Amino acid sequence: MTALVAQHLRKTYRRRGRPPVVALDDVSVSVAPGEVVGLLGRNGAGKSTTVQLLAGARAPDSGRVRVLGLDPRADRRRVRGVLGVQLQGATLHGALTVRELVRLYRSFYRRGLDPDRLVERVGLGEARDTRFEQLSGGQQQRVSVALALVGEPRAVVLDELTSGLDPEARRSMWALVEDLRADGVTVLLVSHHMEEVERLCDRVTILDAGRVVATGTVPGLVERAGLRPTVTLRTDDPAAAGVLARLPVVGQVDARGPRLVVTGSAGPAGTGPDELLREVGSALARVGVVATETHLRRPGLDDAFLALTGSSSTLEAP
Ligand SMILES: Nc1ncnc2c1ncn2[C@@H]1O[C@H](COP(=O)(O)OP(=O)(O)OP(=O)(O)O)[C@@H](O)[C@H]1O
Repeated sequence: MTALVAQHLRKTYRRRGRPPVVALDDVSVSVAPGEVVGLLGRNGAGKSTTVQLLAGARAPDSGRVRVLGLDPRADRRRVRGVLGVQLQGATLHGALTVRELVRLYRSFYRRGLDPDRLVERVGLGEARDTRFEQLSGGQQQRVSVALALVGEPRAVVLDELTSGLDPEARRSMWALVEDLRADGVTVLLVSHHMEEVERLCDRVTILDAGRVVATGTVPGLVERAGLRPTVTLRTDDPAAAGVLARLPVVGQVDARGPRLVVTGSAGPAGTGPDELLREVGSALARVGVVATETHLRRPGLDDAFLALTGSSSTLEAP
């Protein structure tokens, strides 16, 4: 059984006096039990709408949603017991302290985590007696993560887990997701942060303007986008370009001033970055060419994202 399933979702927002907005047009996303899947897209791509449909907060116009086999709208209570949802900019009871909020949410579940330990775990130990409304944005964000986890859910949706967090807090949230994975919790991670998704997710679904443009592992997306690694090096030897261009692992050699940019070959599997670097190094060594300032560039998720969604606009921060 797939833990989180969204199949062929369509969602239109109707607005008085203005044309309707098609937020999702045939969107399918799935997360297997224990898997960590990233949902990536620009502002307005449809990520939050997908999350709201998975959580049962809204109904799709058409399509099917299942959370551990349950319909989040028909089985709302049971879904609440197994799915933790951390929403962007959640508004909570501001007069309650961190500890009070986490204890209150813990009381909604039959079983769950120890509230005080969880408060420590999300880095709010020192702020535990501070009212929610007096916390910084990043601290409020961490409260919303704690509330999503306190019922020890089997699946969690984290919407912009680390936006607004400083680098240290961000790393501790990443460690938290790694702990969830180790415990076999299913995670859908909505994010704008490429490094975060690349580091934490087994697979990624890319949304663009309400449609899924690609789903796969990061190497799979890089390959689908036709991206290849490059080695840039500096050499004065005029023979170098010809030697490198004859290598089967090399697709192209471009001279840029005193530097050569060597691109891996295409083909079904393509040339891996490490293979390219190794082959370039040994070919030059064989003919006695001296190269300096060698730099390997591995195409990553950010390159794949831009290639698959069109590079005309950049990925905006929320
Ligand atoms: N309540 C609403 N009423 C009308 N239109 C909406 C509503 N909520 C979202 N939209 C529109 O639906 C589209 C998808 O929005 P959604 O919030 O799902 O995107 P998102 O990928 O989560 O964006 P962001 O990264 O900015 O949070 C956008 O065009 C947005 O303007």
